[in-house]
Amino acid sequence: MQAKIETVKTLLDALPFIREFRKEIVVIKYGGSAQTSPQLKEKFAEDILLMYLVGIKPVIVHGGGKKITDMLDALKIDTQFIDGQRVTTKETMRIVEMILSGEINKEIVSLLNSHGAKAIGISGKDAHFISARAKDFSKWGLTGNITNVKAEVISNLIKENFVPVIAPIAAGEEMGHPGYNINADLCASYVAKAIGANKIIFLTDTEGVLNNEKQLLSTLTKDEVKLLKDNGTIHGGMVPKVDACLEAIDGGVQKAHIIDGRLEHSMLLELFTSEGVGTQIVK
Ligand SMILES: Nc1ncnc2c1ncn2[C@@H]1O[C@H](COP(=O)(O)OP(=O)(O)O)[C@@H](O)[C@H]1O
Ligand SMILES: CC(=O)N[C@@H](CCC(=O)OP(=O)(O)O)C(=O)O
Repeated sequence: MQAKIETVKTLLDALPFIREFRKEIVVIKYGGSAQTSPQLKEKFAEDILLMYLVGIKPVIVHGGGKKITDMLDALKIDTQFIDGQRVTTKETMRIVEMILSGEINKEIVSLLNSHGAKAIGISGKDAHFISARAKDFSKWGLTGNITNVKAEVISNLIKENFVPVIAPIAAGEEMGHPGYNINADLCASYVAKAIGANKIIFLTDTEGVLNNEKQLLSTLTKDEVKLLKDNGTIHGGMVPKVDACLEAIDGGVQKAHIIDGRLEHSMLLELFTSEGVGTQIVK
């Protein structure tokens, strides 16, 4: 009996948070680094389903950088990153699309649907909903910067109770253009801004942003982020992530969090407990 009462208490503890977040849009960036084991993927799906069933509107933007690199390695195609963003040749773009839109997007959609959500997979090419232009073609090739997001495409899906699962690929302007490879963190923040999301959560493979002593920094301001980038404490894949957080909160998203996707149910800990987890970036 005591165990049953504890279960009810746990549910009641979550009540204020469910009340706060019900009907709010939460964008979740599901990084490739957090998509490692089948068990973690299951936990991710359970968390999304719980959010969905209590009335939160989850929108997922996924990455898959590690899988892209593995496939390029297997095909003996060299790849490099500049400032945390992949240099994308035409040949690389084919693999990027194959892995992101083809493999990973469909895998997440199937997983969520098998748990009972109404997930629908799209990339920025669908209904031309994300447009981009080359970041700097001579340096990064077909890596793009987002120029426009047609928010109504996602808003309509949310209204119909779908869970949009977005692959970070944008359409190019000209006919026959192969499209642009978009860093998934930045794609998530642009989507969050455009659809008026209340919160954005980045699931990755570290506890959050760490200092040089590997301690977690639980709250960071814009100025602190700049300092940590300038002195190299924040580097590599963490650079676009903190930039994306700042982009989102400057664009009206109330809260941006970087949390550990390796920790089971980290999203629920962030949403439904007062302590939260990971790093919160504030204005
Ligand atoms: N200050 C920092 N704190 C935590 N991680 C950092 C920091 N600077 C760089 N990183 C790196 O950023 C990585 C997360 O970025 P990335 O590998 O691109 O993840 P994802 O696939 O989730 O986007 C971490 O695994 C870590 O190696
Ligand atoms: C331009 C650019 O870097 N695009 C990324 C897109 C995938 C991604 O961002 O995946 P993660 O979130 O898992 O890192 C890439 O090609 O790896």
